[in-house]
Amino acid sequence: MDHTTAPALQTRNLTVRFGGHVAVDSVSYDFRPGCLVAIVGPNGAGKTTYFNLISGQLRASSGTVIHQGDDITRLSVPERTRRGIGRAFQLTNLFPRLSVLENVRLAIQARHPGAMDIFRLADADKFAIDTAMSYIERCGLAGRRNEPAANLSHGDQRKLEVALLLALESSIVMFDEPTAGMSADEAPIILELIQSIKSDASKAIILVEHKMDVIRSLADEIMVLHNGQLVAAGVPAEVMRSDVVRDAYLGTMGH
Ligand SMILES: Nc1ncnc2c1ncn2[C@@H]1O[C@H](COP(=O)(O)OP(=O)(O)OP(=O)(O)O)[C@@H](O)[C@H]1O
Repeated sequence: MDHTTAPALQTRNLTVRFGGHVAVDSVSYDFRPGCLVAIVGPNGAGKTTYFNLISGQLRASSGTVIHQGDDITRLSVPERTRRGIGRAFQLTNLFPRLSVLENVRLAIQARHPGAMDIFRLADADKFAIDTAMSYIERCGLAGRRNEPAANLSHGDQRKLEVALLLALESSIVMFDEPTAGMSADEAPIILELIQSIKSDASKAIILVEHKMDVIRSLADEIMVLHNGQLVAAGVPAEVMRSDVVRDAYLGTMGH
C-alpha cells in the first residue's frame, strides 16, 4: 500500500450521539485511493452508523468528513453522490420500470451532461449506449440489458447497482455487507466485481462486513470499532493478532 498517496476521504474526530449514547466516538481515519478498507467490530460497535455518517444518511454531532480536501460534513446524500461518493445497494438509485440499459444510460447522462450537448443527438446516444453496455457487460448483465430493473433477481439488482456506481464514476465506493442475503452462486460474482473495482487505483472502497472469509480475501486494511471507538486499524493479519482486537472482538466473531 502506497501511504504517500493523498487520502481520497478522511474523517476527523467524527462523532454522533443519540441522546446520551455516543454511537461513533471521535473516529479519525484516512481512506486512500486503490485501498479497500473493511470496517469490522462486534454487533452495536457503530459500524453502520459510521458508514452512514460518511455517505450522508446521518449527520455528525461533531467532527468532520473531508473529501478530496473539501469539508463535506454538512452535505446531503445527493450532493455527496454528485461528488463521487457512491453507496451501493440503496435501491433508491434504481428506476424499477426502466430497463437495465436505460438505468445505466441515465447515470452516464447525469455524469456527462456537457458531453451530451456537444455531440449531435445520434452520437450522444451512441456514446451513452456504448459506455453503458461496457459497464453492463463488466457486471455480467449483458443478457438482461432489456429487462426492467424490477424483474431482476436480488443478485442481478445488486450487479446493476454496481454498474450504476461505475457509470457515475464514483471515486469512493461503499458496500454495506455486499453478499448479505445472496445465494451461494451469486455471492462470488459480487466479490469478483468488488475485486475488479479494487484494481482501479483511483477508487477507494469502504466495506462493512461480518464475514471473515470476505474480509480476508478483499481487505487491504481493516478498522476495528468497539463501543463507537476506533480501537485498532491496519493490515488485517497484524490487526487480527493484536490483543485489543482479540479481547474486544474475536470472541464474539465466528459468523
Ligand atoms: N438512530 C438511532 N437512534 C438511537 N440509537 C441508535 C441509532 N442508530 C444506531 N443506534 C445505536 O448505536 C449503536 C451502534 O449501532 P450500529 O448499528 O452502528 O452498530 P453496528 O456495528 O453496525 O452493529 P451490527 O453489526 O449489529 O449491524 C448501537 O448501540 C445502536 O443501538
